[in-house]
Amino acid sequence: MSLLAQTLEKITPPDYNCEELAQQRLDNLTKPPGSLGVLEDIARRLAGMQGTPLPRLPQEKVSLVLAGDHGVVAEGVSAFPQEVTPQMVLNFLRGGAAINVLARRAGARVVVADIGVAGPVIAHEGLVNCRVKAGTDNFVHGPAMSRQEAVTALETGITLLKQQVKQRPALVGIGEMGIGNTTASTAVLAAFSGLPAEQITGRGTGIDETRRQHKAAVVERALKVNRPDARDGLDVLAKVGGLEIAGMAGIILGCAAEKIPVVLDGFISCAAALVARSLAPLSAAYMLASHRSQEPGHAIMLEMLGLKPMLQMAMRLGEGTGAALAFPIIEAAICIINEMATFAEAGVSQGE
Ligand SMILES: Cc1cc2ncn([C@H]3O[C@H](COP(=O)(O)O)[C@@H](O)[C@H]3O)c2cc1C
Ligand SMILES: O=C(O)c1cccnc1
Repeated sequence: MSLLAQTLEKITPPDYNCEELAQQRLDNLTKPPGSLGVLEDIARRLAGMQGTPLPRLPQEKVSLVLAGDHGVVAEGVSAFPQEVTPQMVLNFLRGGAAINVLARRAGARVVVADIGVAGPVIAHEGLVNCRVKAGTDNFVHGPAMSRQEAVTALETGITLLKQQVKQRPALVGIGEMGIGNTTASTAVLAAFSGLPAEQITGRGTGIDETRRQHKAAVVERALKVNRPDARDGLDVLAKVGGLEIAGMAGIILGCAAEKIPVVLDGFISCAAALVARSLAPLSAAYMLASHRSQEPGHAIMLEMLGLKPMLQMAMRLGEGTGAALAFPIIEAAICIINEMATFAEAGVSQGE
């Protein structure tokens, strides 16, 4: 059996009994029931994912950042040129990007992988070279990649997770770098949701209104030319997705199979989450939404995934920055359920 098929087969629901026991404990802690809001939701869901009523702090926190390029940049859909992708990869490896700063703060390791950069990337000992293809093809003329390339990129993500995350419990954040990838993510969302591109196309790295309308027209053209089948996640991914989107979807599926909570980032990581959910609906049970980005389609994606974002910081960067910011919040939720006293322990009177 293929690695993808094996991984899909291994995904089972979280332990709902452990979730129930966690909820009972949360309701007995010295606070009005539910008063810690989303922190309680996180603690309960982690109990289910880890399969224990008292979830444990992660032994290992990793931000997996995948880089890939997009043929569709030839249509003039980004404010920045394609060379920025490999330049930022080097910046990640040297520790100078936003994700490096936020991951360091959170005590997480950053892993940088080239799954599909178009040009050469300067050799660096820290770089994971797992390039499937030197950037996608321009999807206004035909599919971004073949179905086989999409499967290979998904499996590359699964393998990366297995190689890089060895300890348990673990916490994984996903991030990406790829000029043009908000266009691919918009096309993925349009394909799955059926919504008009005009409604869900945003400014990405900061294009003006005229260019945004052009970007929406490019997405519409891509859908007309490729006709992705919304019921077939692999078809959507291959026709209008991207290599880093595929890799992130693979990481999500790998996390669900291993029962590791996977923290989503912004718009692009959620395009990957939609692909993962389409291939394995149960994978959504292992996703945590860190923040809601400024991209207009992001809120729609979160709604489709049934996830509530922890933060709204007016961020629109990607790289896994929102996910890294959420790590300390998730750890705080674990400490709450483990360390707070119950009403009985503290001798505090309970309400009615
Ligand atoms: C210097 C720089 C650093 C970034 N880090 C993430 N992105 C973000 O912007 C890109 C997507 O936007 P668009 O679709 O408009 O090209 C992705 O690389 C994403 O990760 C960056 C973009 C730039 C320019
Ligand atoms: O939401 C994101 O992750 C995002 C938005 C714009 C550009 N890059 C990433």
